[in-house]
Amino acid sequence: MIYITRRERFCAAHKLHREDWSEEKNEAVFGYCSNPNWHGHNYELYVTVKGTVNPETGFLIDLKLMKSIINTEVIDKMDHKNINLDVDFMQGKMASTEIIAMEIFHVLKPHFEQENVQLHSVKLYETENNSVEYFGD
Ligand SMILES: Nc1nc2c(c(=O)[nH]1)N=C([C@H](O)[C@H](O)COP(=O)(O)OP(=O)(O)OP(=O)(O)O)CN2
Repeated sequence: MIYITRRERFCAAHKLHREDWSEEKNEAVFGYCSNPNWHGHNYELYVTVKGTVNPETGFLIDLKLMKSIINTEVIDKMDHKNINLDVDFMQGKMASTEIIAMEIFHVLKPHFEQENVQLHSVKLYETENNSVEYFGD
């Protein structure tokens, strides 16, 4: 088993906010991350797949194909977008780093399975100090 990782980046706006809570409660729980007029991050996404190396190509998967899958399914939908409002797979979900990483994993998983590799993990940096990693379980 070998693992290969592709990094992509996207810039997006969001807020941490529950409609069913008062502004006061949102502010108390989420602080400035609940700013009603949104705020943005430069996200960094690390996608890792695993499998065995094709002896003819020496590839686990062509990194150009990895790039294309991640860009089509995730980056094109998120870059310079509002995560709460614009991103189809985030509709009705909290735009926390945890939930975003989990949803990205679920979006990407079948596309890599189609290429006969297994999605191992999605690691998402929201800031240079804060990141989450999801392994699908
Ligand atoms: N469990 C989570 N907690 C928080 C999340 C999250 O997604 N999951 N998100 C936020 C904010 O959106 C944001 O990430 C916090 O930014 P900030 O604290 O300013 O992060 P920095 O790394 O820029 O700040 P430093 O203080 O310099 O470390 C809050 N909580």
